[in-house]
Amino acid sequence: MLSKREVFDGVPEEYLSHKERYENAIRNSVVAFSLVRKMQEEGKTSINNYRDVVGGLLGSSVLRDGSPLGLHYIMFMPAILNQANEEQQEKWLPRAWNCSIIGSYAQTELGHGTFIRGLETTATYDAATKQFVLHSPTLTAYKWWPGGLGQTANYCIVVAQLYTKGQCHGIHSFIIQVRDEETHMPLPGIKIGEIGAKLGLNAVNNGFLGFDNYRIPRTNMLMKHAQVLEDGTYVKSRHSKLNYGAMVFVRVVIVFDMVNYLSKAVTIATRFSAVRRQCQLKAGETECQILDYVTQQHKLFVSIAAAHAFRITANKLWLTFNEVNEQLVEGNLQRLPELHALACCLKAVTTADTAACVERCRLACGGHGYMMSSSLPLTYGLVTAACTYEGENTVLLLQTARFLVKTYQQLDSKALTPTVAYLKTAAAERFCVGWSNTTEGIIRGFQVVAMRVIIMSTFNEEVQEMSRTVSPQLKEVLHQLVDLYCTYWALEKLSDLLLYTPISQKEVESLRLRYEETLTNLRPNAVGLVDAFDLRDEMLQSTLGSYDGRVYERLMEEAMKSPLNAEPMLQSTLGSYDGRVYERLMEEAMKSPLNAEPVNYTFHKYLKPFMQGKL
Ligand SMILES: CC/C=C\C/C=C\C/C=C\C/C=C\C=C\C(=O)SCCNC(=O)CCNC(=O)[C@H](O)C(C)(C)COP(=O)(O)OP(=O)(O)OC[C@H]1O[C@@H](n2cnc3c(N)ncnc32)[C@H](O)[C@@H]1OP(=O)(O)O
Ligand SMILES: Cc1cc2nc3c(=O)[nH]c(=O)nc-3n(C[C@H](O)[C@H](O)[C@H](O)COP(=O)(O)OP(=O)(O)OC[C@H]3O[C@@H](n4cnc5c(N)ncnc54)[C@H](O)[C@@H]3O)c2cc1C
Repeated sequence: MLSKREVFDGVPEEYLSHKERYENAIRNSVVAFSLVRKMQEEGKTSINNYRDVVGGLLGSSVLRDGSPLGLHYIMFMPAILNQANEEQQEKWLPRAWNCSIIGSYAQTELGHGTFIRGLETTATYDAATKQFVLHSPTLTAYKWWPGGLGQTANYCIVVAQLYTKGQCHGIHSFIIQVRDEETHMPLPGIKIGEIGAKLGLNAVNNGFLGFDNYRIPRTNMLMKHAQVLEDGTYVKSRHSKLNYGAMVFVRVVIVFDMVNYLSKAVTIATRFSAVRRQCQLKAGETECQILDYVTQQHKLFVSIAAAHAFRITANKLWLTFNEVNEQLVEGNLQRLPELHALACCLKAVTTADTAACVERCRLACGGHGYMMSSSLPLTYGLVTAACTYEGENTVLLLQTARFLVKTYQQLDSKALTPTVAYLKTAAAERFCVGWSNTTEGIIRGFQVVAMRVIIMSTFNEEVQEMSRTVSPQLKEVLHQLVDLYCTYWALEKLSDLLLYTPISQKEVESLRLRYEETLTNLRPNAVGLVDAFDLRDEMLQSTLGSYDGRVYERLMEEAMKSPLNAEPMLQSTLGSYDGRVYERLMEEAMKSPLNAEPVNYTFHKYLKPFMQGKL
C-alpha cells in the first residue's frame, strides 16, 4: 500500500504545482478507492449502497478538493444503472464496479449546458456497419467540463443528438471508450484534454472532448428506455424525460452533500468563535468570547439549524426518490414530474443557502477565515460550484415554478401529489385568517405566500403578453437604471417597508410588476451600458468578458495553456483565432516539463496498477 509521505512529504496542496496537484489527487484517489474495493470484496458495500461510502470519501479530507475518479461513481455508474438495459449492465457494471475501467459523464458542451435539447454532438446510425458515428460539427459542440476526462478516464457516457434514417430523435446516452486501456493514449478520432484551473475542485481534472467521425457499435447506445434496431428503426421511450434520470439522482445526492459541507463549515466557525476572545463587554473585564456577541450568534446559529433541516429534508427526498423509481419500474410515471420539481427545488435551495452560510461562516472568523488553512475558502469553492453543476440553480427553480403553476391551473381538476397537497387548503380564504408566532403559524404563512406567488406568477404570465415597448434614449436609460435600483432594494427590504411604512399589498404587487418591466426595458441596452465602463480586455483579463465576444475560442486557447494538455498532443485544429494552431500547440508543448511523455506518468505508476487490482 502507498503511504502519503511517498509523494510530497506532507507539503500542503496549496504549495504544489498544477501537475503535482494532479499526481497527488490521483495517488490519494487510488488509495482511497482501493479501500472501497476491499469493502466490496468483504461484502461491506454493494452496487446498491456504494453512494454512502463513496459520498463520505468524496467529501472527506483525503479528497478535499474533489477527485479525478469522482465522476466515475457520481454519474458514470448511476447512468449505466439508470439508462442501460440488463444485457448492457451485465457487460459494463462489473468492470465499472471494480474500476478496471474509469468513466466520466459528458453532457455539457462549450456552447450548451442548460439547454440540453440544443446539444450539438451528433450520433448518426450507419445500418450498413451497425455502428453510430459520433461527431463534433463545431467548436461549441466540444464536450466541456466532464470530471476526470482531462487525463484520467478511459470511458465516458456521452449525451448526443441521435440520428437514424435521416431523422433526429433528440438526445440519448452512449457509452464510449476514449482512451486505449493499455497505453491510455487517446483513440484515433478523439480530441481530449483538461480545461484548466478553476475557482475550486481543482483535483477533479475536468476535461474537453471532441469527436472526428468516431465509430462505436450500435450496442453502445444505452437502450433501457429507447432503442435503435439493427436496421436503424428507432423505438421511442415511454417518457421522453426518462433519459434525464441520472441528473435527478445526482440532484438528490447533492442535497446530502450540502449537509456535510455546511456541518463542517459551521463546526469550524462555531468552535473558533468559542476560542476567539475580542474586545470587552464592560471596561476592565477580560475580553469575551466572540460567540457571546448576538451579532455573531445571528451569523452562525441559523447554519446549525439549516444543517439539521437539510439532513431531514435529504432523507425525506431520498425516500421519495426510491418510491417514485419503484413506481417507474412498474410503469407508473404519475409522480415523475413531482420528483423532478422537488429535486430541482431542493438542489437549488440547499446549494444556494449552503454557499451563503459557508461564506457567512468565513466572514464570522475574521482574517483567519480567509486563510486556506482554515478550510473555509476551499469549502466555499466546493459548495458554490454546486449552484451551477447538475443544473444551474435559476434554471432548476424555473422548472419547479413551471410545475407549481401547472399544479395551480389543475387545482380543481386533478388530485394533488403529496408535496403540493397544501395548495388546496392554502387557496381557501379562511386558511390564514390571523398570524400566530408559532412554527405552525410561520409554516402556514409561507404556504399562503407560496400560493399567492403562484397566483401572481400565473397572472404575470398573462400581463407580460400585453405590453413590451422600449425607446432607448440615454436620458431615459439612466432613468431606468435609477428606477431599477430603487425598486430592487424596495423589494429586497420589503419586510422593513411593511413594518415602518403604510405600503399596501396592492402597491407591493405593482412594485413587482414595475421591477420586471424595468428589467425588460433595460435588456436591449445591457451590453452597451457595460461597454460604457470602457474597461479594456487587458484590464478585464477574462475569457468570458472580452470585448470581441469570442468566449469559446478564448476558453479553448486558455485550456491549451495547461501543462497537462501537452501530453499527448492534440491532433486537430481547435479554431484558434490566428489559425496558427499547430505552431502554437508545439510552442506550448515545448514549455511542458513532461512533454517527452506521451501519457502522464501517473497512469503507469498509480492508475494502471489500481485498475488491474494490483494496489
Ligand atoms: C456518489 C456521489 C457522492 C457525492 C458527490 C455528489 C455530488 C457531486 C455532483 C456533481 C458534480 C460533478 C459533476 C457534475 C455533472 C453535471 O453537471 S452533468 C450536467 C448537468 N446538466 C444539467 O443538469 C442540465 C440542466 N438542464 C436540464 O435539465 C433541462 O434542459 C431542463 C432545464 C430541465 C429543460 O429540459 P427540456 O428543455 O427538455 O424540457 P422543457 O421543454 O423545459 O419541458 C419541461 C418538461 O420536462 C419535464 N422534465 C424536465 N426535466 C425532467 C427530468 N429530469 N425528469 C423528469 N421530467 C423532466 C418537466 O417536468 C416538464 O414537464 P411538463 O411541464 O409536463 O411539460
Ligand atoms: C465544477 C463543475 C463541474 C461540472 N461537471 C460536469 C460534468 O462532469 N459533466 C457535465 O456534463 N457537465 C458538468 N458541468 C457543467 C454544468 O452542468 C453546467 O455548467 C451547468 O449545467 C450550467 O450550464 P452552463 O454552464 O452552460 O450555463 P448557462 O446555462 O449558459 O447559464 C448561464 C446563465 O444563463 C442563465 N440561463 C440559462 N438558461 C436560462 C433560461 N432558460 N432561463 C433563464 N436563465 C437562463 C443561467 O441562469 C445563468 O445565469 C460542471 C460544471 C461545474 C461548474
